Amino acid sequence: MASDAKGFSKKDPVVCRGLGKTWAAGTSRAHEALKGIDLDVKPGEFVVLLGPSGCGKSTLLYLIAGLEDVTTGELNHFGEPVTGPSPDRSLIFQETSLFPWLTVWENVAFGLSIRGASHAERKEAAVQALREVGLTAAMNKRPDELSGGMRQRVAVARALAMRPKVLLMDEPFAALDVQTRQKMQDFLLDVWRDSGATVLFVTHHIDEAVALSDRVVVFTSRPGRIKTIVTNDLPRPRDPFAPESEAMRRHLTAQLRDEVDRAFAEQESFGA
Ligand SMILES: Nc1ncnc2c1ncn2[C@@H]1O[C@H](COP(=O)(O)OP(=O)(O)OP(=O)(O)O)[C@@H](O)[C@H]1O
Repeated sequence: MASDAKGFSKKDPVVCRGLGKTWAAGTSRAHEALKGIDLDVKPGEFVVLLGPSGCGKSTLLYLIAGLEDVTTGELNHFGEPVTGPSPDRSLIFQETSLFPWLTVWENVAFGLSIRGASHAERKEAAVQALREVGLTAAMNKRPDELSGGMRQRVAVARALAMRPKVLLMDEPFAALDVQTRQKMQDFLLDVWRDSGATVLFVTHHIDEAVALSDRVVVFTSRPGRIKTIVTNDLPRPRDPFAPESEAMRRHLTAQLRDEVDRAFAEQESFGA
């Protein structure tokens, strides 16, 4: 059966139906971060989440990662409700939290020890993942011997070592300089193509959304709702200077502008 009685596809890695999240629900500090999110993410899709600051993009990734409970609505992963974290869904943050006292390969293998893999299995999986990100030569180095871009590649390798079906990436390249960020985008597209993983990627950069996405989900300001979903059919590899890329950037900028203005106005009135 391809879908259950509620219409949740067993093939789709992420399905949100009427999903909402209120932080500190039921308290005087209750804060509605997301409201009425309906989103079906297809296997192997690259979905970019774009929206004003505070609209709930990170919150949505935490929910999908199973690190937080949804408040309303439903969230399914291959037809099953998300009830907690799973190695199937890996989250990568802007600032990588590598363990400074472990080598690169030990950092990559760390999650596998929780799964009970042997030393030899962990090392083999780590070396394979490091090969995928082009870092086998650095496997015995410590994180502080690496550049910021290399550390993010280690973070991607650590996620890949778990063979996740879904990679959740929260502004993973935001701390990198422009040139390194572009290289990391190309690198990520290679990893995505080779791994077959589904990617949900949060960014503030419209050029990054145009370069990477199959679809761009644009959020309203808080509470975050889906304002529009833009399909990005530009052929790959993409030329950022092509008129079609420029047209896509203009379209996304227009979609985002009102929401960013609204978010600013709200933050001023909140004194934030
Ligand atoms: N752990 C938390 N407890 C309470 N409120 C939270 C928590 N995490 C986020 N929030 C609030 O939820 C709202 C959405 O935050 P979130 O970080 O998801 O937005 P975002 O779109 O990712 O923002 P940015 O683009 O600035 O990173 C914000 O108002 C934020 O203050």
